[in-house]
Amino acid sequence: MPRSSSHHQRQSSDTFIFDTTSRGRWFQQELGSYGGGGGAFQGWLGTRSSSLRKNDDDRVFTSGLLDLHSFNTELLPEGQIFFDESAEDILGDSRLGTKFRGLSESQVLRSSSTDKERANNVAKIKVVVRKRPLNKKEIAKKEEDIITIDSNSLTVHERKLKVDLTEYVEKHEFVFDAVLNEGVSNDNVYAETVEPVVPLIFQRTKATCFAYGQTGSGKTYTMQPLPLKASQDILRLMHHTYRNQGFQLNVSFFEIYGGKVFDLLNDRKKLFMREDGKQQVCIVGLQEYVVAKVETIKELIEKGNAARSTGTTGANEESSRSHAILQLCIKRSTDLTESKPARIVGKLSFIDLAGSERGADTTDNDKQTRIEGAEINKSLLALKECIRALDNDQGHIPFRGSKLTEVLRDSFVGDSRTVMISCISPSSGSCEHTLNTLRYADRVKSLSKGNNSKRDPVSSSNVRDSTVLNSGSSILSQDDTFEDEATNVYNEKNRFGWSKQLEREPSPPMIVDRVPSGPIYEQDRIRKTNKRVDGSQLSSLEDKRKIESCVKHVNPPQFEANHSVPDDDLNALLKEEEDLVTAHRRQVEETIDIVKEEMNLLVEADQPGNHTILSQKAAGILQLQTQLAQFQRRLNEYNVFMSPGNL
Ligand SMILES: Nc1ncnc2c1ncn2[C@@H]1O[C@H](COP(=O)(O)OP(=O)(O)OP(=O)(O)O)[C@@H](O)[C@H]1O
Repeated sequence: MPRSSSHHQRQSSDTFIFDTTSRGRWFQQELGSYGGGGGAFQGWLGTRSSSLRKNDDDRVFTSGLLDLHSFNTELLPEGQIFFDESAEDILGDSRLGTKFRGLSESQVLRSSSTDKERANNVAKIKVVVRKRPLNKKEIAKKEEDIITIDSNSLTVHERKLKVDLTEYVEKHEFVFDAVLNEGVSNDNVYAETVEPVVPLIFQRTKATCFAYGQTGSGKTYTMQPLPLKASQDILRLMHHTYRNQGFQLNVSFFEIYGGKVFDLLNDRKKLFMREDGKQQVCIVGLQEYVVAKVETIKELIEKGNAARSTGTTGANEESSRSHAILQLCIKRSTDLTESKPARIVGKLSFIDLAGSERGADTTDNDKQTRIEGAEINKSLLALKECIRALDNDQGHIPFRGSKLTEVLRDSFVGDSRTVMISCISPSSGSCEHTLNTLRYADRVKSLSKGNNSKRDPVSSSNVRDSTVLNSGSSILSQDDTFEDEATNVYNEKNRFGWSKQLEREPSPPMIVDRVPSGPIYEQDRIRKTNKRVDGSQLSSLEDKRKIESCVKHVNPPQFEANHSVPDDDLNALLKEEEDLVTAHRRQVEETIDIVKEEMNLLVEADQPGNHTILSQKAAGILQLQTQLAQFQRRLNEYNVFMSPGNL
């Protein structure tokens, strides 16, 4: 499309109107400047091609600046939504320029209050989990389905080996707003997630729906059909319930890749974000399309999807390496004869987040992939923080934590709704990722003030129930003891509002599962008190160590009161998690020292039965050393996070 370098008003944006008579041709039309003017809006939805021509002087339109807020933020006064079941379809209706008629005042009030009631019934934050079926690769590798679902609760059955190589299953139970099993169709996913939100966007609500989960867990599969289905419903509402009321549907589609914004509907044109004096975020030159038909939206979505950045990860050959954001914006022009630009009424944003695989999984990948991973993780962390701040009605919302949250800023203020769909793989090979995803979801859920009180205690701490398959004793069977002790010791909240209990499970890139987090134990070294010991005597040493561990602890990292600078928040958050990992690492090192001492005692004791115990302990040490290596990798990942270029 031709462009000129002519000056343009900062509030104008490229808006395209689809010509319903000539499929596939787009007409670009300038919306007019901020505050009106231009009268160029007469050719919108449903008008015939004759009115969809360029301006008479054949002026070429420049790429403008789409202010996501400014020229649309003056929202409709309450009670202006009218219902007229018998009116004609909004499209092609020549009466568009007239005021709405046909309803009595009482009808209007009734309709409005019904909609408000409905709006109040839709939770501010809804967390839904979707389990996908095992895929061919997983079946070929004979991986098991380790997820069971019962209504809105879900259990992960994690197979674990004790240090003495006995196997047991650790159950992790979670409760969410909804849990969808592998048999659930995309239609049902829509009905459970977005459908209830759609009517609200005609009521001045901004809603965000995003999918979260490890690479290959089904985020794109889940997200892709949603905007289309939502558009269908929106258009249906516009054509029926809200017909002749001046509503229009605008579509834009862009991605955030490596901290940069690209327009997926305009040849991946690089876009820039600006913040105006009112701290409103604008994406300069983002193209918006005014659409009236579902087929058109389908074409746009396909076009945008084809332009997305994908790469290959270990788990998904066509992995999304970017966050893709598709926005359906409802605007309204109350009186078209007054040539005022349409104003935003509500907005529905769909975000297909990039895969949340951790640094540890990307060791084989190149630097670019690792940096992508760090960038992705940073935005996920920031997103979680924003949702938390939002739901706690916190004055300060750390939007600046990432480009993603900056772009979504307007979806976090005012009357907003957030739907998070956590996608999980059922396979045993993805167990740790699945737990990470569920913990992230659990945290998002727990962020809700409303949810805290209603929350099922079972879900709040991923209460565990370890079932021993093949019992055996081991000094290193720590999974079943430390965490519970830790929970009892600390339950106060840190400055981010998380209880230490929740903090035991760090954010996605840093999940440490096998070693207890939370309180940091200062473990006394076991002294050699007895030259002749056997395996059974060691258990008393173990008990002693546990008791001492429980009593002697140092305080977890403390942070100063909340600062108002957003980046400081994120930095502090990352630092806090880094400290936790360092603490875990130290604890593992100390455990290794203790086991070595015990092994020395066993060697010195030189009893016949001790050889088996010794080899079990050696295996245990190997396991712990593997954990140490993992910690190191995760700390390296943090270094990428913390590097000045990334924060
Ligand atoms: N619920 C499901 N039912 C059937 N197949 C599914 C389901 N979810 C995902 N799949 C299949 O699994 C594969 C990976 O899914 P998808 O690309 O959506 O993962 P993703 O989470 O978006 O990955 P990435 O983050 O790497 O982009 C695809 O082939 C997809 O068709």
